[in-house]
Amino acid sequence: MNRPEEYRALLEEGPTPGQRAFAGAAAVSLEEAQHRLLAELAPLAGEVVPLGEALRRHAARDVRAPRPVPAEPRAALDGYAVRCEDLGTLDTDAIVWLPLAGQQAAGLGAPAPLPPGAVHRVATGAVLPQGADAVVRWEEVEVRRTAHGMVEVGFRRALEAGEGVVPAGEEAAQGQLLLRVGSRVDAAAAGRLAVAGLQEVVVRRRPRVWLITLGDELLAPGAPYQTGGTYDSNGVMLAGWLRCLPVELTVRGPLPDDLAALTAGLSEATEAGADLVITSGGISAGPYDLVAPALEALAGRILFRQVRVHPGKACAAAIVRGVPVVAVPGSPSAAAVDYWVLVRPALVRLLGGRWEPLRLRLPLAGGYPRPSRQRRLLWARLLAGPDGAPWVQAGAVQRSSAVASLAGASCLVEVPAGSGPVPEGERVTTWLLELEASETSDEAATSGRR
Ligand SMILES: Nc1nc2c(c(=O)[nH]1)N[C@H]1C(S)=C(S)[C@@H](COP(=O)(O)OP(=O)(O)OC[C@H]3O[C@@H](n4cnc5c(N)ncnc54)[C@H](O)[C@@H]3O)O[C@H]1N2
Ligand code: MOO
Repeated sequence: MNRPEEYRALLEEGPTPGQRAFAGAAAVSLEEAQHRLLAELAPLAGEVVPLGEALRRHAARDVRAPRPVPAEPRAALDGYAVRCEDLGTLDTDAIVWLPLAGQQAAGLGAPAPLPPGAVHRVATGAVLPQGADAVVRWEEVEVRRTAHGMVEVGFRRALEAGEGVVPAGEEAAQGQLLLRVGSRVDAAAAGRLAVAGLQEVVVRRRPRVWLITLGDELLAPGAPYQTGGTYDSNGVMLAGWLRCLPVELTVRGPLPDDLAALTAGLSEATEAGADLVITSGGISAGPYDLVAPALEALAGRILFRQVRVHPGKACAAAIVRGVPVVAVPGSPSAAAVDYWVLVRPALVRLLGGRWEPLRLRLPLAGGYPRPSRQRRLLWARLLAGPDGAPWVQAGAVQRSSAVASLAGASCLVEVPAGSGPVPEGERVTTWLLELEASETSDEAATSGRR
């Protein structure tokens, strides 16, 4: 924490013309800001990785089943494989005895064909012998040994073809789409590829992300407290969210409010091949707010300079030497909103996915007490409402400087500009932050390319 003498003079002078211009710039809507930023980004190159390293990354190609899954019909039960026609139309009083002609455990290759009028003992997952068309569980049959030492199996009911059988190709036909380009590989998706015998997948490479926090007033977490100091919580919080994504993260800061230090930090990131740079702090209109002057000094192409949303208004994006830079505000809740509504969409795009949070209209538990001149986003959590259906509840502390209501929040609730207070139970648009609609539907994955 350090305020050099020369900055006292700066404070007396007030904002520079550049800062004034930046602060006075017309704010764009959140959707326009997202559009301008995403339009500059493209999915990164693909690379082949083992399934275990693909988690949370997005497929760079469609993946199709190299063979049917399962490749042959399999027994779904431990029991006996039979030809249904050999049992005819049994009723409960009758019993049909058929000789045991063989047995088949799982994993033992192709069994001998089932002779007509006989049965095979089979284990769950065993290949069904050719000729068999049903499997009955062993609990349902009787077994006896004849005078000649032969084993016979007694059936008391008829079976339908297909009963107790997993047909070949039930899970996937040969060539069926298992993973669509752009979809995220989670553990289940990786398992689905492994089931088809695949061991690797082509996913987008990890974005190289730089996070730079700024502010002379910032103290490293754990440092002794000094009056007026503020602990660098954004560094911890934003890095924490970034580390939940498959990125290569470099964290710098807190840097001093110094133009040379900031331009050096941004230059270092662009020279190191950053795919995205995030700065925190120094983006509003004060004399120490040097992000705009730094972007200017580096001949950055500004994409937008303020967003019509609160918290999170003081946010800008630029392309600096070909690298996208998103400047989020220092105020922690504002930085967090901009992370979720701007940085995260950008990252998902670089990762090769489509950012589209699931938006639901849900009743607001407890309401929201204030009118809102600006479009507002509130940190909120899902809960079971009085009717047992999902409701949403906004945290009590929504000021842009406070993080108290972020912990445990799973959604953002919208209060449209010029509305509020919101009464208890009124439906509000709720963005479920972690549930991206594009990633939720398996049917979408099988219905062809977009
Ligand atoms: N004259 C105007 N003043 C302000 C405006 C404006 O339009 N005109 N916008 C306000 C809004 S909105 C916000 S949000 C803040 C954002 O300011 P900055 O991005 O310039 O952020 P700082 O001034 O650097 O810091 C603001 C606040 O946050 C604390 N901070 C900063 N970095 C961190 C960090 N890494 N971890 C935790 N806390 C941090 C900092 O100490 C300040 O208290 O500007 C309004 N002003
Ligand atoms: O960016 Mo400021 O958050 O609107 O509070």
